[in-house]
Amino acid sequence: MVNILKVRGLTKSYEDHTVLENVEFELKQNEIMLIKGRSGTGKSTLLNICSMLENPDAGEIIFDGKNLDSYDHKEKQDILRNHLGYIFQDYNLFEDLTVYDNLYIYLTLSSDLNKSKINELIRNSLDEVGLLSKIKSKAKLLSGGERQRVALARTLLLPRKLVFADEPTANIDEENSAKLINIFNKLKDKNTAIIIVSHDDIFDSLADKIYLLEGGKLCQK
Ligand SMILES: Nc1ncnc2c1ncn2[C@@H]1O[C@H](COP(=O)(O)OP(=O)(O)OP(=O)(O)O)[C@@H](O)[C@H]1O
Repeated sequence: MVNILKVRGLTKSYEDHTVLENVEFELKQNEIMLIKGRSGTGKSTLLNICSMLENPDAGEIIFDGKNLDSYDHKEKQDILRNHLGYIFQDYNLFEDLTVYDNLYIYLTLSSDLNKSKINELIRNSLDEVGLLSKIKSKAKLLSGGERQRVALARTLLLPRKLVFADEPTANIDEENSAKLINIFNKLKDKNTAIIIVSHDDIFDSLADKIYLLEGGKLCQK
């Protein structure tokens, strides 16, 4: 398997506080990486930098064999829209829209698919997360676990090379956490690499590698 992500010498400070210091790691297609660490050690910062939402002060990020610095703006947009997926603590749903419309908007923004293909993708991804019965429900009427599964369905709509999950079990119960593991395994089967930031030991057996972020340094456990 080839590397989907390679990070070299990543450094980030906020004012005089160094959050990341010479962080390095590699991630192969279909590998699952778990990042642990105490609160405030910079896990979200690392995730945001690797997912192109934030810039590092120094260091290299090589995505799919090419340095991110050598991608132009349009190519970066393409990676963000078509190759990366995000599962964040708040699920960024449009509360007054139905589950279907939440996914529909996302698909029309990120692809040029026709209506019947869109319908097929939405139904398939909702089926995969066990939420087809809620397709017409408004997002604001869903439980925490259901909301998270809509966010997951959004990630599953189109094939992704790399998915980022920041504390994905923070707001859900054990049963939904188990469902989440199942979905991560399905993503892995489809050759999607996943980086999970979590305090939850539930991901230990799922992860191919576990790292600890402490004092700005990332060390493999
Ligand atoms: N935009 C910012 N400006 C200034 N300081 C920031 C900014 N973002 C994060 N920080 C600081 O950087 C440090 C790392 O924050 P980060 O959110 O990455 O930690 P974390 O390990 O994800 O924490 P938690 O587990 O509590 O979510 C914290 O001290 C935080 O206050």
